[in-house]
Amino acid sequence: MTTDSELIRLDGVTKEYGPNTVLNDVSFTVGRGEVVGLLGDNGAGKSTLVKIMSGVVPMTSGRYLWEGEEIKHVTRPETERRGVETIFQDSALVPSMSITRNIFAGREITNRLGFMKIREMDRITTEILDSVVSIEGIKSAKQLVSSLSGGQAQAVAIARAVHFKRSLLILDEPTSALAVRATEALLNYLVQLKAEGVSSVLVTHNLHHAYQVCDRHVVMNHGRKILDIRREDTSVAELTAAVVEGVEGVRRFRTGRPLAEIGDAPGPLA
Ligand SMILES: Nc1ncnc2c1ncn2[C@@H]1O[C@H](COP(=O)(O)OP(=O)(O)OP(=O)(O)O)[C@@H](O)[C@H]1O
Repeated sequence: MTTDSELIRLDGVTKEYGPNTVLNDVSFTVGRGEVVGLLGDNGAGKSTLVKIMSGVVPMTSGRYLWEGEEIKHVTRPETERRGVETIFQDSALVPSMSITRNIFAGREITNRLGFMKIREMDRITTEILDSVVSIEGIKSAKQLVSSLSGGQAQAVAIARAVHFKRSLLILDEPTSALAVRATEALLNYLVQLKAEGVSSVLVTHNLHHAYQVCDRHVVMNHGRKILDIRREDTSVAELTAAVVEGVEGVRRFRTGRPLAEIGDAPGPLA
């Protein structure tokens, strides 16, 4: 069932790579203006789910609905057209171009004759860099991306995505290479975007960051969804148990008793 406030819904998604099932009947929704944490241990299937959501890899089976309408052929151009912006672990910037050119790639500001208004783009880039993620150590918007550290480059990609305010921002481990101040700025920005109705999916191993900003948490374990829970109904301790110990951790946490005393764990908990 879909609701009016639902932006995206993946229904019963399965992904197989050869004989390996890396996503097994996963359903995942994001509401309008909702920030959802996508959590789980290494290899749980988070990045695969993100790639399916952004149209980078096709699902083996399942359905993809956008505002209640099913999209049959989910491609990157299709999701981009609908306003999905994804920051992958290795942010897709062009090293040989300036920060400004990367920020405006494909959305250049031009005059009537089609020439790029570089000074205006540099000015806006400087504002974006100052306001969005306060990136330490960047001297100028004209600087080449090849001269930036990994964390700085990632922050530029994030700045670009948040500036163009898309309908769904997917961040795959965005804070892993960011300094403390830039991380705080990014998390605050997600909350600001939410107030403007922009939805986000935050993939992270840092459960404190997730708990700080996400309205809902989805925990993956070995390709299955094992927990889908609103922030007010959970805690960092429970999320930690779910990520580290899987479904047994959640059951133990909820009952406070060892698994042996409460019997076998059923399917996904919600
Ligand atoms: N292109 C691929 N071909 C085969 N197997 C793959 C491919 N991409 C991912 N996998 C496998 O799918 C599983 C899930 O990987 P995925 O990257 O989605 O996990 P993750 O939860 O994002 O992990 P991490 O936190 O380490 O990034 C892993 O076992 C991985 O080896």
